[in-house]
Amino acid sequence: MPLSTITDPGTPLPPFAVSLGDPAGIGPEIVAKSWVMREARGLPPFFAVGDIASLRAVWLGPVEPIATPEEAAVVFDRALPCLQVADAGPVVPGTPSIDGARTAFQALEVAVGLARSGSAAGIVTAPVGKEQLYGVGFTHPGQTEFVAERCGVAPHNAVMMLAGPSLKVVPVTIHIPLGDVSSVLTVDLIRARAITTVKGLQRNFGVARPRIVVAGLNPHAGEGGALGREEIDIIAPAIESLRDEGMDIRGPLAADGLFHSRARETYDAVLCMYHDQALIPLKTLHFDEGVNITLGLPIVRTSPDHGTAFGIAGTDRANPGAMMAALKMAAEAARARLTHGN
Ligand SMILES: NC(=O)C1=CN([C@@H]2O[C@H](COP(=O)(O)OP(=O)(O)OC[C@H]3O[C@@H](n4cnc5c(N)ncnc54)[C@H](O)[C@@H]3O)[C@@H](O)[C@H]2O)C=CC1
Ligand SMILES: NCC(=O)COP(=O)(O)O
Repeated sequence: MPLSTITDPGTPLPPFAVSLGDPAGIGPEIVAKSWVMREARGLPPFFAVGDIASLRAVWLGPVEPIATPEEAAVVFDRALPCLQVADAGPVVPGTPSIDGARTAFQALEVAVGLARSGSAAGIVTAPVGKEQLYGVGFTHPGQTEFVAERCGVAPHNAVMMLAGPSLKVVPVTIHIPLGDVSSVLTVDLIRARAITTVKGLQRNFGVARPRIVVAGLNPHAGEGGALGREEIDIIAPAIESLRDEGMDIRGPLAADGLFHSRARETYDAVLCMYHDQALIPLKTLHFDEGVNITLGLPIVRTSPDHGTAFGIAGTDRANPGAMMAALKMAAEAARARLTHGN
């Protein structure tokens, strides 16, 4: 049953579409390992989208080709269902190729389409090699912006949130050079990220009144302007306007003191000014269970927090923890949306 037609929260969800990412990365391995752990971890039914050969290159377990998502529900108990897209050519784990990047691109496209049509309950995306994707005509900075565009959502309204058991962070600027951060930060961008974050916490996580903290950009949050003016000119005005509108939001606060355990108890999410300010604390605390969830979309999209790990692909050393957490979070978000609205 398509997700859009489900009104009873007790109805089983359709299976999730899991794009396998770069065939030469650890995506196929962590998807296969997650299937093995499906019962022990209470994972929702899912099917792989990609090249079946990339699974067979790293795994001897049962894989069954399927032609439609509906078949996945039947197959899932006995084998990992896989919806075949383009043949990636010879798959050599750890050695990315042009054909592999094309396959990753196509798998993402197909998975998004299935979620948009309601045939899949949402998408979970295994890691892609961004450099490789850029080489085959992928013009978006990352999967976040690509999925947003396919869903008709403007990039500034699609929010990348990294979520772990004790921390949720949002990078306001994402995949841009560090030297460009200051010029890209605006009051409007911070406001858009904060508004989508609050709505996303309500819809996907059931947090009734989210508490948001905003990090400063500069050391000591600018020290009254002595160490930089972005806090005074951009960040504080954005926060004040949102607080005037009723949001529970505070800052800008010095980023270096925001992530210790007592601080983490005082908020639901931190808005960070740039990629590493957000992702370093999250991955330090929760690397093997961190989930990248895109807020602001009409569909559910999650992903493990890590990348392709080409260096260990094919060696059976990939930890499937973050992929399993991404599957669980996708199911929880889809269920929460049935209660809290899309
Ligand atoms: N969501 C996505 O599609 C993402 C893709 N990437 C891409 O991944 C590629 C490699 O990026 P890196 O910065 O090297 O990050 P990475 O996360 O692939 O690897 C960083 C380190 O963590 C290890 N690692 C990663 N995942 C692991 C797992 N599940 N189990 C055990 N060890 C694991 C790797 O072996 C490496 O030592 C790049 O092309 C980048 O664009 C990076 C982050 C996210
Ligand atoms: N560092 C996070 C990351 O690269 C994830 O990007 P996306 O492909 O999910 O947009």
